[in-house]
Amino acid sequence: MLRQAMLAVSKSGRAERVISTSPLTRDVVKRYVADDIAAVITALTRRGLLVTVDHLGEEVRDREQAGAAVREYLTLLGVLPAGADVSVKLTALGLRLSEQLAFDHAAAICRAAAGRGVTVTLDAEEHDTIRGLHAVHAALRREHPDVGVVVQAYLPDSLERCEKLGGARVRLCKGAYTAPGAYRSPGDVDRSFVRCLRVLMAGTAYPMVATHDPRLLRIASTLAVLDGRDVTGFEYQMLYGVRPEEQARLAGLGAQMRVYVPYGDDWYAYLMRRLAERPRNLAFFLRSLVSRR
Ligand SMILES: Cc1cc2nc3c(=O)[nH]c(=O)nc-3n(C[C@H](O)[C@H](O)[C@H](O)COP(=O)(O)OP(=O)(O)OC[C@H]3O[C@@H](n4cnc5c(N)ncnc54)[C@H](O)[C@@H]3O)c2cc1C
Repeated sequence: MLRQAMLAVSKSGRAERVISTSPLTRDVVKRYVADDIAAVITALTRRGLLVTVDHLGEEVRDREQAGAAVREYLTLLGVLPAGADVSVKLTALGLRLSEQLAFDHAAAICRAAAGRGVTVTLDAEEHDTIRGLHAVHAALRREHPDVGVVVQAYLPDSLERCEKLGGARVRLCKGAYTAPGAYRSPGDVDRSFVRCLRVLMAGTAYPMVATHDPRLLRIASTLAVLDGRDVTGFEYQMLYGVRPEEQARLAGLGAQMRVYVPYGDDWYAYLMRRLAERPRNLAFFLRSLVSRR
């Protein structure tokens, strides 16, 4: 219930105006969103963590905004070390306007990224963009076989998706939105996550295990051993600001641990999705607002 309410708030322009203009939210935003992206990347890299960087923004309404998002990614590539990844939302590149436009923009980013030894991963968004996401991903893979894509375990066809993604870089996550027909109970989502993980680990894909869930992390590491994958055969991914000690612990054990680092002014919808995931985060957010008064 609370999750649904928070996701509704994430789409409310009125709530966005109130929350994003309040100076009291700044500290909370800083916890989940990099304020100085170059400094954050340097600090994480020094601690042996890999990064995937997301320029915040989604659902652009015109070609000018979509073009601006591409230019931002091209600038970002200038500060990324080789081995980094960029996470891209196709709706920020114009998917709602035209699939071809989103493809052309994503292809431009992939070309520039390849020149810098950086990979690109396409985030998964609202359910009505998933067909377009996989169409663009399949088309991009012809020129850029290492372009990654996200599968959301809450979608009942996620297992089928994983089966079709042999050889691809696949980030598996639970899913941060809502979708008609999606698994809703945490148990169903977790079971779907594990079914997908089994297929990815046993197959030819490169699994990117995106979760903070201790049980799923243990299952992932066990499956990797059973399927004969060494530490270079898969990676863990977690969000900037979430379980940083666990991120450091896994990196310290020699695992590939990649941190998803968002930056930019358009943080509102991203932050609301993080608060929706964890009531304790919401309590932290509300407390920080109250304590500054
Ligand atoms: C790298 C990355 C990329 C992602 N990309 C996408 C995407 O493209 N599309 C999409 O829809 N979603 C994406 N997500 C979000 C994802 O779908 C989930 O909404 C989000 O990760 C929360 O799910 P969870 O697996 O961490 O488990 P949850 O069900 O949120 O949490 C499970 C358990 O993890 C632990 N935990 C979680 N958060 C914390 C915390 N803050 N502190 C301490 N323990 C905690 C707790 O033990 C908790 O019970 C991404 C997530 C990650 C990590």
